[in-house]
Amino acid sequence: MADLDLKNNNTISPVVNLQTLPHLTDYLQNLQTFTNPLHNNQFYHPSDHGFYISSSDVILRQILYNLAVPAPPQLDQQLAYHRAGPRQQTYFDPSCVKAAIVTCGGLCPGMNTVIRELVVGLSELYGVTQIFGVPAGYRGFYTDEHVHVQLYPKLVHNWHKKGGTVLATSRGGFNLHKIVDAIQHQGYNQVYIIGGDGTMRGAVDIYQEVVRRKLNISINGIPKTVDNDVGIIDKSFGFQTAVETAQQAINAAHVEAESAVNGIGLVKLMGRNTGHIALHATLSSRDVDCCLIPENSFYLEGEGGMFEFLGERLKKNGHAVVVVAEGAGQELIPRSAAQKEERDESGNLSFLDVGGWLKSELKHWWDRDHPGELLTVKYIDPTYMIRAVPANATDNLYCTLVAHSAIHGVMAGYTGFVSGPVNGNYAYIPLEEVAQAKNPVNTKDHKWAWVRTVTNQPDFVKG
Ligand SMILES: Nc1ncnc2c1ncn2[C@@H]1O[C@H](COP(=O)(O)OP(=O)(O)OP(=O)(O)O)[C@@H](O)[C@H]1O
Ligand SMILES: O=P(O)(O)OC[C@H]1O[C@](O)(CO)[C@@H](O)[C@@H]1O
Ligand SMILES: [Mg+2]
Repeated sequence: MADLDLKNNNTISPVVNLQTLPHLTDYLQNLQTFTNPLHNNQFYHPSDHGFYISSSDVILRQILYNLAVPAPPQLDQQLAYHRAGPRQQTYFDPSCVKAAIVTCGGLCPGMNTVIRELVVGLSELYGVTQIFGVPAGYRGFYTDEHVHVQLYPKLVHNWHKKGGTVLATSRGGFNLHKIVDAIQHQGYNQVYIIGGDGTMRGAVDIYQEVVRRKLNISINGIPKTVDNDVGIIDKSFGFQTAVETAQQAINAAHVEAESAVNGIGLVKLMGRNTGHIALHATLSSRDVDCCLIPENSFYLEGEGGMFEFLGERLKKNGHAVVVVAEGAGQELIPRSAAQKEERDESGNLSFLDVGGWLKSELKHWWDRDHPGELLTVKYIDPTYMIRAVPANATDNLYCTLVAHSAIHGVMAGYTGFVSGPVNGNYAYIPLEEVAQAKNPVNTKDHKWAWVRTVTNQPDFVKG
């Protein structure tokens, strides 16, 4: 029990504020504990010092300090998370585990790897045999047409090579009581939920309902977001793969622009509320003249605007490349009353095509201000191509570690938590915290300044 005695204890260190991690024993007494089956696993060496992680193993949220500031006051508020990894004692008898895995929201490279590793990890690390895939997102828990599929290592062995999610995903269809009723009815006692910010908010509701019903069911969330818009974790799996794939679109736009008279290559990249993909693709490409993201509003006409800047670039270089995140400039595009209300199944506002709008605005501007002169705008919208690919090597490893971390935490009885990388190490973070944390691009930091150095674009601050 040493592991648990420490779980809410802030006296481990006077400067650490260890985040409370929900545990099944918070509301269920006298749960049986078991020796971790890894103890008898021929491939592991649990007797080695440091193999098992205890509650006193923590990861600090903030790692940068200015030592010139005497006794930094912020140390008093230093947040820490429990470190992920196998615990000496578990709260599940593997032969009694019935695990469910579900994928929700949009696609992201690596979803299949996470599913695969949950199956392989549960099976090979802990000896769990009852593992089920819930098809078609949250609605798949309770709708009759979606049959839950039993998953086993042989079935999933090459899933990490596939883009998408073999389980299928969907938006909307979140019906809390039907979902928890179905979980209870099916006898699931471990539920692994893979999805983005909306999915994590749904997972919090499920967890809270499970606690309200006092069920011996552990709920785990694994953040998936190609937009990288989930906070606290370093980044989401699949993000790097998406950025890498986006490079191909930018390269093509550059080639097209260079090969035309007054050529503009325009690339629209995913990013609903955050411009991380556009930003990272811009930084790695170095061919981009202007990067537009939702966090930094822009304007077209007048001094310091887009048209003035692009006019100068065309004069100087004969071509220009513009990258725009899909959520950028939405406030500039005229919308009909119906378009203002349009939402997807999950309630997310539907965006208008900023790339198509920009292309037409560029043409109008050019014809108006440069009559008779050629302008070529090549618009590339790779949309789903950047997220419907298999994960690259780095993301695949990330998916494995995040899945195995999730399993260790669940087997140790934790619930209502997320496993994810914090400062390069895997941590357990309360689901509620992750569901609320956003991760916008910080346009005040060095990275955004670096984008502006690489592109030379204006800051779009009217002055
Ligand atoms: N606030 C919420 N409370 C409960 N469930 C939610 C909430 N927001 C979204 N959901 C449910 O979560 C699932 C996925 O949500 P959504 O379609 O917004 O994708 P996401 O998880 O945010 O992923 P992404 O945006 O990366 O595609 C849907 O089934 C949706 O109904
Ligand atoms: O067209 P769909 O599948 O609803 O998803 C589009 C959205 O999903 C995301 O890829 C996030 O998963 C956003 O970048 C994009 O706005
Ligand atoms: Mg979302």
